[in-house]
Amino acid sequence: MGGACFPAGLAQFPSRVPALHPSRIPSIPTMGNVPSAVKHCLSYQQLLREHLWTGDSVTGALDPAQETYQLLGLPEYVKIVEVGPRDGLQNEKVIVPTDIKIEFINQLSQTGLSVIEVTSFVSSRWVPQMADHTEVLRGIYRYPGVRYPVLTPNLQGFHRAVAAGATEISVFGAASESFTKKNINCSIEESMEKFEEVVKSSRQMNIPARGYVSCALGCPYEGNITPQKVTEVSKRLYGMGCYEISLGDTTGVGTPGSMKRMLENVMKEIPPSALAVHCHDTYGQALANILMALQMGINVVDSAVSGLGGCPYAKGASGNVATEDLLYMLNGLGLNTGVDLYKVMEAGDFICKAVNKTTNSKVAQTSFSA
Ligand SMILES: CC(C)(COP(=O)([O-])OP(=O)([O-])OC[C@H]1O[C@@H](n2cnc3c(N)ncnc32)[C@H](O)[C@@H]1OP(=O)([O-])[O-])[C@@H](O)C(=O)NCCC(=O)NCCSC(=O)C[C@@](C)(O)CC(=O)[O-]
Repeated sequence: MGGACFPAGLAQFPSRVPALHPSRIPSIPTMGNVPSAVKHCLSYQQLLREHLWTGDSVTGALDPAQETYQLLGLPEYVKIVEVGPRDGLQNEKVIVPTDIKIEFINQLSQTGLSVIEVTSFVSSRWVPQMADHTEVLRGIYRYPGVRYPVLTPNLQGFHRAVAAGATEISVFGAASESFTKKNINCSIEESMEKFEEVVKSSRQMNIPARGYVSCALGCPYEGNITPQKVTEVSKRLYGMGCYEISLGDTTGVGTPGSMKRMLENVMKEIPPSALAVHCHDTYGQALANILMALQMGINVVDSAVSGLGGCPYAKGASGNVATEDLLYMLNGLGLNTGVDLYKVMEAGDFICKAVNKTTNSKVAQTSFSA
């Protein structure tokens, strides 16, 4: 892949690399305040690789990461739901060619990710970028062990998705009346009726359904949203048969405090094992919010490679938390994801070049600027 500053075939990470004792970390000759290793990309990648699994290098413990997750009450395994091809691209003004989308998804499929949300069966008048949903879903190579959900707002979308070969779907509601109206042109109550039909049909066909609740920490039109409203909508979706509820901080306004209050309320009705968080990073709070959710027992996190994304009906919202940055944090905590950070960075580099964008991932920026 052209331009990535590490070779495409760079050896895959082992699932856990033992931490180096600080006394064994080689001293790095510096040029000004820039390590000279940074001048040589591969060396820098090696440096980064060691650092990732070093965890708390101050204590010098042999496997400090393991202790870290136990101390913080974190889950051992975190499932990442990659939403880059859908949420990441849906807001792009220039239509991304279908073959680029397919190549992007195929690359992501080889990173160890187990869930990749590929497209939306919505109206092309509303979201033109997703108009090639059928071609994308039919065109990707389906890797064993990877699931490829798609968004379906109503029965029409569901039937089209099934005809295109969908094996998992998501319905997407919100805890805000105004956002629901802007996003899917109906009230919350009407949306629930449509979702009931979709989820009922999906159950009959043994197609798992996931449910989104947007505006879980605030709405671009109404501002504050109460945790009680988020719980009410989540409970409806869970009750109708959605196996997992993804709580979306659509505009990224949340903080660890509001995340905690919202989750405490939702967890009165839904077990943490059936919840996921979906954090946009508008105010730079996404990783902190995710860490709070993990500490509260959630172990499913949505993210988008390169921090792409945003909802066309949530003006001002920036991209999702970058998958690369999320992985960097989870690796540092010693949490297992099964995902190869380097390969994700390669896929991010590919799509950023294809859509002529600079990555929003701090980890990728640091690595590629070397
Ligand atoms: C939901 C609709 C379709 C309702 O749109 P509508 O205009 O109310 O639909 P309608 O039932 O009145 O039908 C009007 C026309 O739309 C067609 N239509 C009806 N349904 C479909 C369909 N499924 N696919 C294709 N076409 C459809 C239908 O056939 C008809 O066509 P016509 O007869 O005029 O030629 C529309 O509002 C829509 O497509 N909205 C797009 C919503 C969207 O994709 N938003 C972004 C995703 S949500 C998100 O990003 C947030 C999330 C999930 O990431 C979490 C977070 O961050 O918070």
